[in-house]
Amino acid sequence: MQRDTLVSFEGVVKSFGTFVAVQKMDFEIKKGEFLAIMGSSGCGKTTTLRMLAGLEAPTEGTIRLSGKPINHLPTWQRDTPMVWQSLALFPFLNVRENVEFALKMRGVGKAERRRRAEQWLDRMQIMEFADRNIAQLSGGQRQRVALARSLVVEPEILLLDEPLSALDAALKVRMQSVLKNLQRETGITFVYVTHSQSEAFSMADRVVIMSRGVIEQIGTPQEIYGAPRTRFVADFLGSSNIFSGKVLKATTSAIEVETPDGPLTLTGQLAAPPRAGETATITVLDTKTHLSVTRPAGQTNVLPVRVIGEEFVGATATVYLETGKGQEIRVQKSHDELAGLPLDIGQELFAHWSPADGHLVAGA
Ligand SMILES: Nc1ncnc2c1ncn2[C@@H]1O[C@H](COP(=O)(O)OP(=O)(O)OP(=O)(O)O)[C@@H](O)[C@H]1O
Repeated sequence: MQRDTLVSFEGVVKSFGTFVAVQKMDFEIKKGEFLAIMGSSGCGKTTTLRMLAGLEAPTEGTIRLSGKPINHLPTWQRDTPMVWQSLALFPFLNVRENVEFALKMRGVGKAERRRRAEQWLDRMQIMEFADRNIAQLSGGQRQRVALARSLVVEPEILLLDEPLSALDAALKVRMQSVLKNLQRETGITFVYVTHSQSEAFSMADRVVIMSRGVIEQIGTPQEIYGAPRTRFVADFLGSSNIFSGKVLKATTSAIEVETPDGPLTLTGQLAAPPRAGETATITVLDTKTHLSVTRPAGQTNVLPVRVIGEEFVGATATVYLETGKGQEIRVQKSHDELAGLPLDIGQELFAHWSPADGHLVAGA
């Protein structure tokens, strides 16, 4: 275990009867980091968080907090408060009383409780609602109360399970920056479960991507986005074009793969290249895939494609294309970069990318 490790999962398994929700999980959470756990519905995100909160006990393996096993430590003896989407604020207490509640439970005196609660009400900009009932608050205001209520005890780690999913898009973005700033300023370790790639990638220092109870990849947003480790991750993020085929040639610096649309080449440092004849999958980011009207001369990785649609997302557009063999290709560019290209449905173009921009994923 490293010196800056706050939490470690060592061979952790969680089964419900015969169903294995989390399979042999090994990973560490560093002190003071913002870690997001993401993956599709049912992949085991919440179960992982609940084990850390003490709401579920692992079936196998050990969870340590600051080096000490906590598998069987009850929730109230851990320093791991949790914030949910449903918030679980007490409707019969006003805002101030909600924030003071955990301090009261810990036997903190009245004057000190009030002082500390007001500090957090102020920090979360909800002081003006201190005497209001919870029912009289908006979703965003409730979210701030829930955060203040968890943070007032100054925990070492805060667990957040989809805390923003009930908010509208604009408020979500605002709360993301509130959360990120709060985490930076307090240095409290945040573990944040979400479905949302934009939430995870905009706030987290590192992201864990799960599928069916297994960790597919852990890394910084840049690492995962630029080099998805598995086909699942590339598919899940949806920002890469993905090609599979039989390996024709492979060395530690280049491979050539025969796909239904013809051979594709990839160059780079390949620690463990696949063997000729094996199936390999290569990905290339949609931002690194280019389009031209005429076939670019002297280039590899050129595919004739047809436009099937276009989508505008703020400052960029995504062009959807298809090869003769039905392989979908996406190209993401700024409007300026696409200006001048004919993009009517059915238009024939050439998609191309540099062999150095391709990436080999693990497994087929
Ligand atoms: N108490 C339980 N008993 C039986 N099965 C459970 C229980 N809790 C969770 N599961 C199952 O374990 C799997 C993982 O559940 P979990 O809630 O961790 O998923 P998740 O990734 O958080 O999903 P979502 O994003 O939909 O909340 C699911 O298939 C779920 O049905």
